[in-house]
Amino acid sequence: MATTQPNLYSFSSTDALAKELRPYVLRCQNAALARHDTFRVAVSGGSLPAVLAKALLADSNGSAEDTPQFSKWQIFFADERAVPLDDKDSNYLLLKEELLKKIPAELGEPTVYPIDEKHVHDGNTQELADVYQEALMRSFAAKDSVKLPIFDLILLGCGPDGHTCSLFPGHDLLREKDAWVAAETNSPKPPPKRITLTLPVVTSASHIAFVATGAGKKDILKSIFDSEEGRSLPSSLVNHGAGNKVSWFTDHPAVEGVAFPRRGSL
Ligand SMILES: O=C1O[C@H](COP(=O)(O)O)[C@@H](O)[C@H](O)[C@H]1O
Repeated sequence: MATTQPNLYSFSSTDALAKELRPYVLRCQNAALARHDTFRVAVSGGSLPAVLAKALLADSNGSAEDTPQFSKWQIFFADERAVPLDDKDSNYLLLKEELLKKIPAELGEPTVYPIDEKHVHDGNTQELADVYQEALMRSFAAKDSVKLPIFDLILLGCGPDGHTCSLFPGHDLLREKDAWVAAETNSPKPPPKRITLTLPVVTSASHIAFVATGAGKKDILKSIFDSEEGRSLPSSLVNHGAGNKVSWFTDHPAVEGVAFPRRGSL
């Protein structure tokens, strides 16, 4: 368990949030490029890709620090639904529509790691997870030599039930210690079959950012930040496991009534 607290930021609108998310992501990018010349990031589906696109596709101030170097990005999925890549429920399709296909050529093209559709078609969700884990191992070095992959940044959402990635409240997967990627075959939120990064992978990342907006999130955020009962929610487990490596980007309606101290600026 981390001994430090997560950072909770709140902004007046999604536009204002995106304006601050951009320098945060680019600071993570620049630090990663200085360390190993690659930026390895995992992204979620849901409401995240639209906000991320707003942040990253905004005009640059022209400096190197404020420029996404997409050709050095390796983009993985924090979770993915076991559906074809052109299915409306695919997190890959969502990211492609919101961000990937809108990236101007001069910013370069990221390397994207979608799931292997073959195992969607044969219905084997465990195999889908195993094959995705192998892709991670190839990128992060052999699993024997690396106990856990260390993403430079993981971008998460938080569902109204407190789920994050495809880690749902009360599920056995929350106790997974060894696998990097796990299969969920009975998700309470459709579609039922999914794969997800596991908690140890999420909390090992160098930086973890949640994006949660709208009044529909205020009850769960109060539970996560202010209550004892909320401590076992998947999103809370990320907070407790990773402490101040975690930053929450919210808007005012999402944190209305939350007592946990907010930070004014990054
Ligand atoms: O099902 C999912 O939901 C979560 C939360 O989505 P949001 O729309 O409430 O932000 C998302 O982070 C995850 O990637 C997705 O598969």
